[in-house]
Amino acid sequence: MFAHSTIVQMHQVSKRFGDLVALEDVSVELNSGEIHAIIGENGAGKSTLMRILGGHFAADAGTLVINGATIEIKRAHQGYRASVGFVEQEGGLIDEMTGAENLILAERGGFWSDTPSASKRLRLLAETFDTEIATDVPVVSLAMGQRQRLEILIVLALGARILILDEPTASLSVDDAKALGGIMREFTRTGGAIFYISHKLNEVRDVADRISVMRRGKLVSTYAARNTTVTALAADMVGDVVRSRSSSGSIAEAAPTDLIKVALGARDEIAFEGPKVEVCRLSGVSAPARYKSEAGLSDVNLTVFSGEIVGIAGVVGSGQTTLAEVMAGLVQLTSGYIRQKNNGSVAYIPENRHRDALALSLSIQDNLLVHLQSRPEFLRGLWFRHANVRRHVDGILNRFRIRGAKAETLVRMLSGGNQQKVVVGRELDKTPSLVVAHNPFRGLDVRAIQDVRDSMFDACRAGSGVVMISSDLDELVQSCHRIVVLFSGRVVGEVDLHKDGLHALGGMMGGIEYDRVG
Ligand SMILES: Nc1ncnc2c1ncn2[C@@H]1O[C@H](COP(=O)(O)OP(=O)(O)OP(=O)(O)O)[C@@H](O)[C@H]1O
Repeated sequence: MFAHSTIVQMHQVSKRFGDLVALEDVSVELNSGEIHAIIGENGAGKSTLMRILGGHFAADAGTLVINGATIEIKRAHQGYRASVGFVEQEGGLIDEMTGAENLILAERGGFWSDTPSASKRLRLLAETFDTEIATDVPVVSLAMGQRQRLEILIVLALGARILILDEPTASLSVDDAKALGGIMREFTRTGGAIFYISHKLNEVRDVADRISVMRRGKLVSTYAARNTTVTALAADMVGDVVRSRSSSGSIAEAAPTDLIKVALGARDEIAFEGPKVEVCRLSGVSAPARYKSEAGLSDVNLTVFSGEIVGIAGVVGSGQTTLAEVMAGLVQLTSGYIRQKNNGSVAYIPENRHRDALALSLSIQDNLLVHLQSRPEFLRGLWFRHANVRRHVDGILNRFRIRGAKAETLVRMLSGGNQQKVVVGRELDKTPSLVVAHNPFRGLDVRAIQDVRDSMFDACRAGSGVVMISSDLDELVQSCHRIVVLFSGRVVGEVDLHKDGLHALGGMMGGIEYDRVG
């Protein structure tokens, strides 16, 4: 048995990016055998703090002690990376390489490649943690949960005793989240320690020993998890008085209770007054999957009406990504047809924002203007109307509270949550007839979830139909009117949240067909 001791001490750490104060005098500790959760709004500074600990960024001031040794914090440092394993939100593995090759690359820069032995080391480690991983196939072919477990095992194989997990369950199925929980328990049981970044307040209460809350670059509170409540955490996160957007679009003061309700997962939905018209119909649609771990569609019938939010549930890989891409017009059908209202426009918020929605090395303005550049208000002859473009971009930055960013800021400089807001802001601005949103709240804090949900509701009120796909059933129950369940690429049933109970959802997600659940 190991003795609990403090293995990380970060004291009065500060960091600026130009004018933006990302961290101000932040002090935090981590003990061996402990899971310490860091929560806070988008842009609060969580990832920056962790990147300093991981040696990716230099701090401007402060001290860092790891295992009793003082580390030069004002220099980005490779030296102690081996003891700190950082598994970032978007993943750090090379897609085209296998798990074993990724390990060799991280360990020796790719030299002295001995793939069978790297593969064996990873398999042995997987056994220790009672999990299974494929070490010899390209990472791109692995499902999200497997890929994440592989990345964790690689950093452990490199010798990490301090693990940083940035939003580890954001796109995991329930089973994958359980498997991750098993690895974390075994790792901390043997003295390893984890910093755990998350926006899910209930989840951090369940998994963490201590929880620290950050707001606008400062650490505002630290609690023993068993001595706090989700409401207290949400209140610390959002502050005493918050600014929220009224339905007219103006900024108004609002009580934090609205946001706390969002944090607690209260149900909220719109009542659409307008005529119920069909905005999109899929008839007998079959289509191939574009990814290995994903099912293609088989004879799918689905109609979406104006003013409704249709949730799509199912275990990860049941065809949700194929469905989203089919509706966004990215996949050729093998049979069936899709009919859309007046050839109306589709807003598409994809699951993988880096791959499918953003040009990371371009500015926010360039990313927001894609598809809009020829709008008459932005173009006069061959010339851009810069003042109008700027007003439009600033409007979205303001509406979605993208903190500290300007139109010319490169998208790769933004926090994960703020990148997601750029995608949502661009897509919902099109006045679409159909919105296809795949995990739209991924990486978002409560305030941003409320903003995005309000924007989806506004789109519905204006007559759009919304299809919302999520691996998180609670998220679907919170805002959808009905939930359609996919299994192995087929629609196996539907639940109307006004009339039906949720009891049959579990069975349907396992493939048991229901016409209608009473
Ligand atoms: N390399 C960088 N250059 C410039 N600004 C940056 C850089 N990295 C982060 N920032 C800014 O620092 C602030 C803190 O970002 P950080 O990624 O630490 O937030 P976060 O709390 O992890 O947010 P999220 O929950 O959205 O991931 C943000 O305003 C972000 O835009």
